[in-house]
Amino acid sequence: MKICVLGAGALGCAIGGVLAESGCEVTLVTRNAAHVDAMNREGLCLVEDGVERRVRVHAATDTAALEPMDLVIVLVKSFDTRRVMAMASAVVGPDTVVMSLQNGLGHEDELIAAVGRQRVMAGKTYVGGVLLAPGQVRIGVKDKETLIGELDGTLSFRAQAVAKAFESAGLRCVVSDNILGTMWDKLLVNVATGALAGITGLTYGDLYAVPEIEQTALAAVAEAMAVAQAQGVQLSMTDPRQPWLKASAGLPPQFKTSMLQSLEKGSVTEVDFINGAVVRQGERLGVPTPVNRTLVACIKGIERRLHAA
Ligand SMILES: NC(=O)C1=CN([C@@H]2O[C@H](COP(=O)(O)OP(=O)(O)OC[C@H]3O[C@@H](n4cnc5c(N)ncnc54)[C@H](OP(=O)(O)O)[C@@H]3O)[C@@H](O)[C@H]2O)C=CC1
Ligand SMILES: CC(C)(CO)C(=O)C(=O)O
Repeated sequence: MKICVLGAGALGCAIGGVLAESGCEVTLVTRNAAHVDAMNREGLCLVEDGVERRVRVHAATDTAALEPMDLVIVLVKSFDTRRVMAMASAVVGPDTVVMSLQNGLGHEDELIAAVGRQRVMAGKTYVGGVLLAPGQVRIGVKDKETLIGELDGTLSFRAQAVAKAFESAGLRCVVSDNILGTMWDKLLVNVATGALAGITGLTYGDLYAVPEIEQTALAAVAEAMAVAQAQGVQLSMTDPRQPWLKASAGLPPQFKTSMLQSLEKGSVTEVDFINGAVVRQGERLGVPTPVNRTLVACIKGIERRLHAA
């Protein structure tokens, strides 16, 4: 399978790297020239459980010289989706599947606007990645599920082909007939800990030790569940404690959520696509979301302080 990953950062390299190892022809796209040079020169170094291995990949700083792919996986941060899709036409042919595995809600609308509904599939993943250096990524793949699916819930041949490629690469992959529910399930996990870790600066070890934080997390998740319910979304979890516990499952106490990692790098976060999405959809449906609204306000305040500094 010919695959292009748009956004060869932490997760793009983790997923693209193992797909390349399994024999897929993978091209990783990022604007970071040093990272591209390192990958093309020495291959991509995957660090798993402290052990390093190298895989040959093709990397590029843009898509201009590339050809249409079987699959395009979008893994830029949420706020970069529109920009990266504006340069995606070279890798999108009539039969190309385009799929986001980003956190948050709303990406499929951007993909549909860019490439048309018929090419778009949806997905969410529990795989993790941390970019350690140009050409080097720490991967968390074992037992981490990826769920993909057609927007209309059909169990299509192409969805099964993508799942087979993922499975061959050692990525647990399930084709979901309820991809909207799957996407909300992952949203709940991010709502539980992302903003609270970002605001407090706490690693998971400390975040889970503060009862007031847990109560706030459960309240934020309960709001998101009420919004999902008002929309008729079929969630797999009914107790706010489930996403709270799932967020840290299998992760070490020193783990930092991606929202905290972004703030520590001085970047903006994906809060608008996570807690912000809950607030916007709550407003539309008449479901109050004061806890999520407060979390968004706090993260926005921190972003502003960091950018003013
Ligand atoms: N990391 C993780 O473990 C997980 C991440 N996710 C989700 O995956 C998504 C990606 O996250 P993550 O990998 O951590 O983020 P990173 O910031 O590590 O990676 C994003 C990459 O996209 C590149 N990029 C941005 N804009 C463009 C562009 N216009 N053209 C080409 N490349 C571009 C960035 O590099 P540059 O700007 O230099 O081009 C960067 O390499 C997010 O939605 C995140 O929430 C989900 C689960 C786990
Ligand atoms: C690792 C996980 C699932 C929860 O923290 C995550 O998606 C994130 O940090 O953004």
